[in-house]
Amino acid sequence: MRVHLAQTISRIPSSSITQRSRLNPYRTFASVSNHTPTPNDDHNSSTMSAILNALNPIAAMFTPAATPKESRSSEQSPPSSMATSSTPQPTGEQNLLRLQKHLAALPTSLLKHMHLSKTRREDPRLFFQAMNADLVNLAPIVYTPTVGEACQKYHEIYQGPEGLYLSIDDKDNLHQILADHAKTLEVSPQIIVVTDGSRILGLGDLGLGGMGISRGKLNLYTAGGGIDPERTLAVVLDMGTNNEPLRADPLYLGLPRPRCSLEEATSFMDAFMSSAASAYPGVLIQHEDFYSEAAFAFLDKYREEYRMFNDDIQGTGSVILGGFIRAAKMASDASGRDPREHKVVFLGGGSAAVGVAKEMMKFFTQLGLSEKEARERFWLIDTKGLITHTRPDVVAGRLASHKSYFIRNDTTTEYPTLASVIEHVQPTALVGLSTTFGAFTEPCVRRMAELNPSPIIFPLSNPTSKCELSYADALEWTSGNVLFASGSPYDPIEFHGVRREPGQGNNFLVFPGIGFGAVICKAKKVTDLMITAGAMALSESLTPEEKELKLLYPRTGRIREVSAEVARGVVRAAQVDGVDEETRYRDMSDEQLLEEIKQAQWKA
Ligand SMILES: O=C([O-])CC(=O)C(=O)O
Ligand SMILES: [Mg+2]
Repeated sequence: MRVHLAQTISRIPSSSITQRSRLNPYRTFASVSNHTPTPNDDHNSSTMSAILNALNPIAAMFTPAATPKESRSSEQSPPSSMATSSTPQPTGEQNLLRLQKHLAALPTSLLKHMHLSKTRREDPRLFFQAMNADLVNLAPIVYTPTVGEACQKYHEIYQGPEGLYLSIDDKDNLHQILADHAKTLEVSPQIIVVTDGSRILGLGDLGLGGMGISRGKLNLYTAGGGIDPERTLAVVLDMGTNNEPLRADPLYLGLPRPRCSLEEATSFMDAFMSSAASAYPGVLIQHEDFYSEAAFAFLDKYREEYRMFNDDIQGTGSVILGGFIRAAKMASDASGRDPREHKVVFLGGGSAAVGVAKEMMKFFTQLGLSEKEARERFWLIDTKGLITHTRPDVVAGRLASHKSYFIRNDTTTEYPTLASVIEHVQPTALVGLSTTFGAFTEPCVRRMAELNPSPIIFPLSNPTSKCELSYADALEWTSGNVLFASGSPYDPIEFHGVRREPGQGNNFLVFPGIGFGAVICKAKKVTDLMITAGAMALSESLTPEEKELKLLYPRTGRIREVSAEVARGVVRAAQVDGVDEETRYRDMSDEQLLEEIKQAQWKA
């Protein structure tokens, strides 16, 4: 039987928030996971309202935004003694306006983030209406960069459960825990984002605070990709933390002990992957912010067996390939050089750097280079300098295995600094995934501008506090010639009388489309071609106006349309690879398929 896509994606009638609230999985966690944080009285003394009041007198004006009568859950209804015929019945529009007013009055991004989280837990529809009304300004608050600070302070700002908190101590019961949780849901999740909190953005090990990033990604899945929020599930796997100050903090909500070994983590992941796949049939599992070694190990281990992908390795790879395709063409047009001669220097040797470099190789192989030739277009610098075959740690066999693919064999000299590598390589492109603020120094950037009429410079580390180069400095030090994309957002700048818009090469431009595409065509697995197709679709998704302005990426405000185009590319690639278990899209024209996807996107 042909099930209409719109029905499979969004089964909740759009008018029924009452049902939504009753179904809200977040209300049921405590009963299914004995690890759901249960702060004691001391903890509670510093929850949202206390912090708000302490930090900010404006906060005192807050009472939760009232929900419209028809959308009030039974828990939220005022006691009948208070409900008189003159009890105010604000409209949805009034509630949205009130929320916007409250947000505008709050002085910091973190307070806005907290207020939005609270709103999402109480009234998801209102939250997503606000998101979609002003995505450009709210994405940086709900997501990167503010979500980084929210993860760092998760234990201080905790307001209640936002997903599943699973402890390694429950490993042997995991199957039962997830099966029980699934029984409480009317609709099964389509997308899980799971982290172990071991490497949150560029901020290191934040333990259970990693829940913030799982939630933040899923908010973008809904606002940007159109996944029904009821069908998303945020998960943090608590395996301890190596963050000592966090462990010692009396408010910390996770296991206050050192992180377990990779071996133990793998056995917990095995249990999680198999339990989740059986409890939530058809779910796509996005791995997020695992430390590099674990990230590669888990991707290798699970990618053939499960519908999963790693956002940092593959999502970031895809988004940067998409932007590089455009930047490389513009740079070659300016220099007159053959695009196959681009030379790319990477600062950083973690999972994202290696994932991005491997994905960017497709640019060169598509132009006819062999794999070996394509690999030779890349120079990776980690904390010890350029990775070469004669470097002492490499000779001693101590180089992390994921980096070994990019060892340079063509030099025996050591190049310990970025400046020395720039002199040696004379690159056309500089990519930063080092998590080192300001690492693209003025001399380095000026040298790039001397070497290239249009230098490609992508400082990608997140959040902004870890970014290698600001947009203002990039423009200034290259006399405005830079082809720029950063991971965290920068505002447009008036430069010599011209408004210049930076690119944001953040994986949120592709992960919602990759996930959505994989789910609707029921891909058996997420193949390399599906990831590359996401990049291609992204690079082609710019409007004529965006192209005219020479933007590298579509504007954030168009993320829903862009996600639909990415999803279409992903479905087509799944078909080419023959992994689409739902085959009915095969007969559709590209236009029909895009329309079908847009129709299926959930709307608040
Ligand atoms: O979350 C983001 O903004 C991008 C990302 O995956 C990371 O930095 O790990
Ligand atoms: Mg990430």
